[in-house]
Formats: sequence, structure tokens, C-alpha cells
Amino acid sequence: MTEPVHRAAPHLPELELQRLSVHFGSVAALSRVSVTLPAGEITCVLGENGSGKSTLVSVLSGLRPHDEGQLLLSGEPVRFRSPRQARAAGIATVWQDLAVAPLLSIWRNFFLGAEPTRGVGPLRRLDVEKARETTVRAMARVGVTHLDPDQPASTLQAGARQSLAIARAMHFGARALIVDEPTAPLTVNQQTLLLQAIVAARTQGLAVLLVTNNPRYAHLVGDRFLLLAHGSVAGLLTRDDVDAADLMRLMAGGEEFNALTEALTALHSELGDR
Ligand SMILES: Nc1ncnc2c1ncn2[C@@H]1O[C@H](COP(=O)(O)OP(=O)(O)OP(=O)(O)O)[C@@H](O)[C@H]1O
Repeated sequence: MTEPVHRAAPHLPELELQRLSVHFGSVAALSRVSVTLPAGEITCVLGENGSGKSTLVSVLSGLRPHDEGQLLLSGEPVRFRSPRQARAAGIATVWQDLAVAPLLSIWRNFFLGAEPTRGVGPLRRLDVEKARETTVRAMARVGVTHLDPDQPASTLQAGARQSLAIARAMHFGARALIVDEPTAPLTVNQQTLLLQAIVAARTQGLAVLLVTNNPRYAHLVGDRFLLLAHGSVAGLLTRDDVDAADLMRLMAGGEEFNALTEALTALHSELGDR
């Protein structure tokens, strides 16, 4: 008898939130948020201060559990009790205030405890050459070239530090990437590096969530836009629904925000229902 043929699993969304809520006392930081983060797409999260963006990042990265609803990873419900658990499940987070070990070399920062070795038993040695090469290759994949991996990590500029974290996530097989954009202003070059790395992660098939305050940059790379207001989903739009100017107006907030969100969301559901 022949072995049953194992068909490839149907294309499953990598991460899905179903009516997910998080409360701080009487404040609903997130209220019944439902969104799918498909593999190979960049979903940008936009919203004013206090709209729940950081809370969303905290839940996805295992820093804080959700109170209600479900978080699904490739269709399986998950509930992370620590960032370590989220990482082990393949969710890599690039924190807003991402730190590197400044005095350690770039390649040491890339591996941080997972360095390649050669030889076995008592002859096992750190394979420094391989570590260097791997770091250079992985960084080139996210757009950082001419890198001297022996330089201390403190020599990396802000955008390149984020690139290092994204390159690591890709190298170590993450399925989803959560990027909380740095609040400190980045130069155009640093911003370009960061966006390049994010696009590289999408190309590799990761589900990417990008929290940003910059609608222009969001529109440059985003496939979908999740608009949060007071912890709730105010709109979920695709690139076809909005242009950069729409997103900027949405971010400007106020009544215009509400009116435009409603109009675009209605339009979106009409289009979605076709
Ligand atoms: N640890 C906490 N204790 C109490 N309330 C909190 C806590 N963290 C967040 N909140 C509240 O939850 C809501 C959402 O906050 P959150 O930080 O997720 O928003 P945000 O969109 O990330 O804002 P910002 O852009 O200012 O970081 C806000 O009303 C905030 O005051």
C-alpha cells in the first residue's frame, strides 16, 4: 500500500487576532480587535497616542497576556506567558527602544549566544569565520552592505540596528515580525534602511506588523493599514483603498478622521464583499 500523500496545508494566515481585548482596570487598551496578519504582507498599525498600538505589540510579543478573545498562530490558538515563549513560537519583535550590546562586535550581537561552532566534544570551538560571514550575508540581505562585522555594535546607526534585529529574525527562522518604529527621529537614510529591511522580511514570507506614526512611510511599504482609535479598530484598509494623502488626513485625527475612516471602511467592506 502506498503512503498517503500529505498535501501542503492550505495557505494559512500567520497571525490572527479574534475579538482580542486587554483591560487596565476600567480602561480598555484594546477592545475586541480582530485582524489577520497574512504571511508575506506588511500590515501597518496607525493611531493616535493612547490608541492601543503599544498594547498590541505587547500582546503579540508575549509581554502581556490578553484578557479576552483569541490569538491564533497559523490557525492554532496561542497565549504567550513571556517574550521567550513568543520568540520560540517564531514571533520576533523589534522594539522601539531596541538596544544592542554596544561594546560587543556586530557579529556577536547578531548571534548573541547562538554562535556557530565547529568540531565536537572538547574540540568544539566557536567558528568565528563562519559567524562573520553569516552576519555579513544576512545583513546584505536586508540592504546593509560594506559592513565590517568586527566593529563594535555602537558604530551602527539607528536604522542599521533595527536592520540587525530584522536580519537576525530572518536568519533564525521567525514567522512573524513585529516592528515598533523608533520614536526618535530617523534621518532619511536610516529610515530607508529600516524600510528596506522590513520589505526584505516580507519578501522572505514573514507576516509583518509595522507600528508607525508616519503615514507616508506606511504607505510606501504597507499592504494593509489597521487604524486604531481608543483601543478599537477604526478601519482596516488595503493599499487600493487609500493613498498616502488619505492616510495623512486620517492620522491628523479629529472629526475628519472619523468621517474619512467611516467612508473608507464602508467602501472597503463593499469592495471586500464583491
Ligand atoms: N500599564 C498600563 N496601566 C494603565 N493603563 C495603561 C497601561 N498601558 C497602557 N494603558 C492605557 O491603555 C491605552 C492604550 O495605550 P497604548 O500605550 O497601548 O497606546 P499607544 O497607541 O501605544 O500610545 P503611544 O503612541 O502614546 O505609545 C491608553 O489609554 C493608556 O493610557
